Amino acid sequence: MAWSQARETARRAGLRPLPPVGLPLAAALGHTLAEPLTALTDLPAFDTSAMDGWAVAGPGPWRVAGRLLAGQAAVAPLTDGTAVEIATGAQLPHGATAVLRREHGTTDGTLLRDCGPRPLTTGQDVRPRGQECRRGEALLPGGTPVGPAVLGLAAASGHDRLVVRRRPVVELLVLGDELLASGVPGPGLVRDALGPLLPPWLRASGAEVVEVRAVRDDFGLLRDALRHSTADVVVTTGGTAAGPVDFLHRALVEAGARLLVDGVAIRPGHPMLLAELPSAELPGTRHLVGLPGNPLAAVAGTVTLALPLLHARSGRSAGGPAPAPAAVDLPGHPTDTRLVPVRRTADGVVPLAFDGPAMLRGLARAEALAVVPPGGAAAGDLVELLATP
Ligand SMILES: Nc1nc2c(c(=O)[nH]1)N[C@H]1C(S)=C(S)[C@@H](COP(=O)(O)OP(=O)(O)OC[C@H]3O[C@@H](n4cnc5c(N)ncnc54)[C@H](O)[C@@H]3O)O[C@H]1N2
Ligand code: MOO
Repeated sequence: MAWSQARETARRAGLRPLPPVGLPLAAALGHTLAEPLTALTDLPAFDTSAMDGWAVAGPGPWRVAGRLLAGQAAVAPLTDGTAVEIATGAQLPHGATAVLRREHGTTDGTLLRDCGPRPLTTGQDVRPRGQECRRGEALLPGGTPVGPAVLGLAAASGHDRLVVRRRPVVELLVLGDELLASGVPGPGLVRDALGPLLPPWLRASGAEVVEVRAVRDDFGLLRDALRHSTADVVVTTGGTAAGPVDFLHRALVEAGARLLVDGVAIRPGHPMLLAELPSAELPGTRHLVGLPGNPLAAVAGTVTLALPLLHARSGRSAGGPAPAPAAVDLPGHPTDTRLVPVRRTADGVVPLAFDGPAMLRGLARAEALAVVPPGGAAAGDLVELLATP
């Protein structure tokens, strides 16, 4: 299957967004808004002083009486020719026409004069009520991922809880007898690189990774792991090819799965696959993403199949493509798309060394994966960039 078709197939497979749930702000981090975030108040909610100084009414000089600090409700209105000392963030009293900054005013007894570089204008250094939004206004659309800035905006606009989608539950099965969970690799043994790499990336992409499990190269163990999993998405690594102990295809058949993608015209990662798993409730709501074992190939499978599926299930709106020019020629595969770790320079993106399917050295320095179409891209051509873990 062509690479773009595989990505689209994964996205479509996930177009059954999970149900909405209401969560306290802190717990909503990493989820996706299930509905637009609307302002529960005007922002600012009151005319606010943007500077420390004096709230003044009409033209100066002004007679100063009293002080207003942030957090105090302004009560007495100002009449022309009067002022009140005011702090940044304090509510402006009725009748105030501007704020004179502390460094622009001189007082002589109780009389305040403007000694600023330019005459004070009406509304100067005032943040008027509703400048940022009006109560009821939609601040963010549904489908927005909840990051720290969204939490801040939600709090600022009056929310204690957010309505988000339940996160897709993911179980990661790491296949391979040769894999070590700790220590220095030795003869015939390699460290599991994907157990550490994938869960934080999948979590950042909206998933709730509930389990990371090493599964030995044993057909029965793999089949039973697939049969008994209740996860929305099972992600496996390794076992996708046709080696003597690559049991994934056979285990999927035995588990009653239906292949949606079985091999993609992409380098690295072409043996990646996507299958629909049987579901007791609604068909089409459980999936398996089979990532190839070579680490960079697994990363290619993640961006091609796992992330589009997880984003769709979380109801996340797909970001548009983010193209950048190639600074140099990016050689292509004759028939397949290539994903190449790149860094940005002033002239465009440059490929990084150590980009072999079994390597992570290029990826760990990369700022993006460039999508190089079959046949390659010439210097100056725009190439699509995908986010790296
Ligand atoms: N005869 C053929 N052999 C292979 C083909 C092919 O077309 N014909 N395709 C190659 C390609 S391309 C890939 S990619 C791999 C995919 O293999 P599997 O998904 O079955 O993965 P394994 O055989 O289990 O492992 C491959 C490789 O990756 C290492 N590995 C596995 N898991 C991890 C991990 N968690 N961390 C680090 N490294 C891991 C494993 O030790 C192997 O070296 O098949 C090719 N073969
Ligand atoms: O597609 Mo494999 O991923 O080249 O190693």
